[in-house]
Formats: sequence, structure tokens, C-alpha cells
Amino acid sequence: MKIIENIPYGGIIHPNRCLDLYIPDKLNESISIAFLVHGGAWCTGDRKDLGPLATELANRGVVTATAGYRLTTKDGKSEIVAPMHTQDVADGLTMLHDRIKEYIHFQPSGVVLHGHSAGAHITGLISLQSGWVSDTVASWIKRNVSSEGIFCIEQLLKEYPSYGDWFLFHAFPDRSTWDRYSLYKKPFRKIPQTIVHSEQDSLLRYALSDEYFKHVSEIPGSDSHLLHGYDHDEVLQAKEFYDLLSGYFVLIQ
Ligand SMILES: N[C@@H](CC(=O)c1ccccc1NC=O)C(=O)O
Repeated sequence: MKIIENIPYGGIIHPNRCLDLYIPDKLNESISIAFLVHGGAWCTGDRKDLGPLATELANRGVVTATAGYRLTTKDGKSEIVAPMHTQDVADGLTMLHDRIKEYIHFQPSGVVLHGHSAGAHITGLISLQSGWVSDTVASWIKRNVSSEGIFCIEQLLKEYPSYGDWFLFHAFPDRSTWDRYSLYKKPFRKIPQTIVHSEQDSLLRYALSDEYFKHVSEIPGSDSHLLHGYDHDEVLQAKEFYDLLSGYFVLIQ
């Protein structure tokens, strides 16, 4: 396995607008690649947070990219606000689609997205709404896997009022746009969604994922998995989660 770090995805130059690429020793041209998006409430986190997961996937033969994106600062004067996080990641995914061949010498037939927490909001928007990526890139996406996801800002604020001042009002200052970025809108694309959530998540309760799954279960191939015993970020270190995620790379082609 080798890691190629800090590949800029073009356009605006910024250290976060980069991907890290985890390349297995033996490449399997018949499986999809993975594209991972970290969480941290749009204000914190780093693509390196997903290094252990990316390393594990690459050791299991999956070419894996981790995406950085610019973050909101909580000083009240951040120029980085929604929807810039999602557009950054969409730009990164587009670059990966257009340039992956330079790194692995074949064009993979598909990509599986994974987003954790706020990252799941980002990958949810990109996979289900129109406008973030071209139709060509969208048709490359075979599935989106959400772990401990956020799906609706309005609903999250209602369930957890303290999250407003903590991060929601910083990252999404324009409340008139909240509805547009809700994943409860009618999906434009029918890309299968996998919803993973641990019952012991102390930051986001399982019931929110359970309710959201009712909404996406109309998309054929969608599924959900309730895990037990992991707190919010512990899911990302769980062998059970690695096994679950790697299962989608042998099944979907
Ligand atoms: N680490 C973040 C908090 C955070 O990540 C978070 C908190 C509550 C619910 C979800 C969270 N993360 C989602 O991406 C912070 O310190 O602002």
C-alpha cells in the first residue's frame, strides 16, 4: 500500500482543497474505488481523521481517496460557509474522476462515497441532489454510505438546540437556505444509500438516522445498519464497520 498525499483538486488553491490517495499493492480493476469525507461539524476535522479507515480499505484492495475541504471558523467572520464545504468536496470528486487514471492507469468503473457525521450531509447532497457534480460524475457514484450522519439542519437544531451556537449558525448562517440543503427533499438521483449508526452515539441519536432511512428506503438497493457499543467517532475505528464498508466493493459490480 502506498499513500500519495496533498493532491490539489484545482481551482482555488488551499491546503484543505486536496485529496490523499491510498493505493493498494495489487489493483483489482473490477471493483469500485472509495471516496471518504470526514466530519467535525463543518468547523473541525481533517482528512487524516479517516487515515485508519482508508489504510484498512487499501490493505483490502480498495483504491481509497480521503477528501479535505475548507472549514468554517467560529470567530463570527468566517468567509467559508455553506454550501462551500459541499462544493469543495464535489470539486474534489470531479478531479478524482477526471485524473485517477494518472495514478492507477485504469478508469475505475465506479466510486462508493462514504461520509461521517457532517461529511454524510456533504456526500448525501452530492449523491442525491442535482447540480453539485456533472451527470457523468454522478453516474460514476454507485452508492453513498453515511455513518453517524446529519441529514437536516432544521431537525438537528430542534433535537439539539445547543448545536445552534456551537456550530450550525456558524456553518449555515443563512437560515433561508436550510430547506434547500435538507436531505428530506425528494431525491433527484436514485443512488442507493446505506445508513449506519451506533446506538451509543452520544452526539447524534440513532432515531434521527432511523427516521431518515424511512425517507431514502424508497431508493432501490438502500439499506441500514444499527451498530452497538460505539460512540460517535469510535465507529470509524470499528472492525465491524470496516467489514461492512468493504462488503460494498465486492457486491456492487
Ligand atoms: N468537533 C466539533 C463538534 C462535532 O464534530 C459535532 C458535535 C455534535 C454533533 C456532531 C458533530 N460532528 C459532526 O460532524 C466541534 O468541536 O465543534
